[in-house]
Amino acid sequence: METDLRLESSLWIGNKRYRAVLTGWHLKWTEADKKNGDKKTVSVPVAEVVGVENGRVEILPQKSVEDTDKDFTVFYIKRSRSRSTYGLLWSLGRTQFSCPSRVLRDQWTNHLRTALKTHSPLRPHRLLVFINPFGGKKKGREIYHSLVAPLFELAGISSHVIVTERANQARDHLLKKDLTGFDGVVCVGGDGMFSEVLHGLIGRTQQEAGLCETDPAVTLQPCPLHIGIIPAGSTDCVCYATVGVIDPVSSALHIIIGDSQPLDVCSVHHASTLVRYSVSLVGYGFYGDVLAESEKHRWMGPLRYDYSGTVVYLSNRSYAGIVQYLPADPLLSSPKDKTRCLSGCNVCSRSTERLFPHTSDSGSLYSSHFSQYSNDSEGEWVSVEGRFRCVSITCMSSSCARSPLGLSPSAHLADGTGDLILVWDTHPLSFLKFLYRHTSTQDQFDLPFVEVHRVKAVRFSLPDGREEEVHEGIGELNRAIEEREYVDTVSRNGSQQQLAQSVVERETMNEHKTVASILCGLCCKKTPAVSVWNCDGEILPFTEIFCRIHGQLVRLYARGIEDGAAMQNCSQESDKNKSRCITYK
Ligand SMILES: Nc1ncnc2c1ncn2[C@@H]1O[C@H](COP(=O)(O)OP(=O)(O)OP(=O)(O)O)[C@@H](O)[C@H]1O
Ligand SMILES: CCCCCCCCCCCCC/C=C/[C@@H](O)[C@H](CO)NC(=O)CCCCC
Ligand SMILES: [Ca+2]
Repeated sequence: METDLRLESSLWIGNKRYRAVLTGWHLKWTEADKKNGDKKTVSVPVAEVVGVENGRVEILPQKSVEDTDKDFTVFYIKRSRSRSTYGLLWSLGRTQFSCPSRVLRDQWTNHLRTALKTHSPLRPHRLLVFINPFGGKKKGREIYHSLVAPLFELAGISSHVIVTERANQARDHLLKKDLTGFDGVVCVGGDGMFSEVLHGLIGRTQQEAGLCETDPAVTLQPCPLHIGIIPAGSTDCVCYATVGVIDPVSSALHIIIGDSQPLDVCSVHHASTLVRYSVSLVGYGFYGDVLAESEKHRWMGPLRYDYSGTVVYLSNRSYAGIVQYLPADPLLSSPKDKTRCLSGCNVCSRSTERLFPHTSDSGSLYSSHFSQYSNDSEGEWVSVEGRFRCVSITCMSSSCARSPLGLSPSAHLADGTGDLILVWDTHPLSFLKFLYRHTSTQDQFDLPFVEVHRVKAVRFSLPDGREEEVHEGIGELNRAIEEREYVDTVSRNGSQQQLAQSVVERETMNEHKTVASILCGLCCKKTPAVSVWNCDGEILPFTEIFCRIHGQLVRLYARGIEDGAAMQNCSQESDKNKSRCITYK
């Protein structure tokens, strides 16, 4: 394979001569006419070549083509360090080569295009794109048309674009419409938009597999279509944790070269109905109250979380609850092992073996998925009860702009487990220390009132099952009315007159109850007995829930966070004497 694709010749970049070599896996060009010492070599893996065009071509910011017959342009992935994040920024590298003859030029473009074909089965050719025009700073359409569409066109990708007119349009489309011919789905928006596509694809895949999502014990079928995220939201936490940067061009390039990053998904059930799926955070207490409070201030945009975070922090609330969890195998990994889930993570690749052991007949690739949840390997449930500041379950680190290392810095994207973080009730200043450590690299788990467990499933319930009570206040009121009614019943044997009296009183009390419940709901002075669940930025309508992690249920066009540090000792344009360049994958 490699031999017949080999091509070597002199090529010119501007007025400098280079020695260029194409093998099956790399395109390299080295400055000729220079002493060995300071030869500049650029080496690009063929897997990272985005496109080859005849002539001298520009793509971004505007497309321009100078069609000559001795020139050709190669577009490829160029990495650079980003100031604010761990991940590496990807941009479109472009080199315009000149040949001595048209024949040689055609030879180069044909060889390069043939080499690209060896990678094309992994690359998408047709994508379904949903744009949320209202997410984040309302720039979704502009971002797609000015930055992403030109790259898709260069890479020969055709896309069907839908600008959504209402919430849940993307989810409904994926549940109902014909999806044949699409290699993947792209959402241009934030976490909420991603969540819509996630729910649509998971629901559709189970429909087509004849599986029932509402059964908490069902083993869900992994989704065949990949999901691409073009970040255009407020938190963009999923994009941040899977790509490492919030940048539309980087995300578009990961989609174009067909990167594939499996992702764990947490299903949330109440009784025996499916409530929602989560990939980032299922949070009760602080994170739930912050989200509930922020819903009243949506007009603030992203700032609503900072304002609400402060208000909720100052309200100093804690909640009683019973948490039961099913620990994952502690020998595989632990939330405190200081590992980081990065591109090529071996904890995740090892769990791929565990989740999808290579069965003999590859046709039933996913049938082995059932083995993962066979009850005998379930293990022992652990139960804890008490008052908590917050209870969080996160399938991934949930790193985002607010918290560079995330809620659980050593969580893994695709290891089939989630991390359960229990923050017991504690002094307000200690809780502030816990929160503050999220904004730096200090260990937020190294506090006496914090415990974290790697789990496969979690159940949350209220002590003595007070599921329906919304606020303590109402509870007391209810009790008063019940007692009153009790008193009434007792007095019922009294005179008719008394009975009539008590009926009138009860009516009044009921009115009070309604009024009080409204007041209490609006701005209850007393701390409410229950909080709400924040599920990837959505508030759940239930308090008692059952969560379960489904390993690698979906795939993203990403490769995990590339370790920027590895980039240190070499750049794409390698420096003197360091011709070797780090290639990922
Ligand atoms: N055309 C639309 N009109 C109104 N709402 C929409 C529309 N399209 C999508 N939505 C809903 O808007 C919500 C927010 O969108 P999105 O997540 O893209 O932005 P965001 O909330 O600002 O970002 P993040 O979720 O990262 O904080 C989503 O839950 C989505 O369901
Ligand atoms: C004194 C300094 C204190 C600073 C507070 C530090 C704590 C930051 C942790 C942030 C973790 C966010 C997890 C991401 C959740 C997203 O799926 C979700 C949807 O976009 N965002 C929120 O619910 C938004 C929820 C935002 C909560 C703050
Ligand atoms: Ca995980």
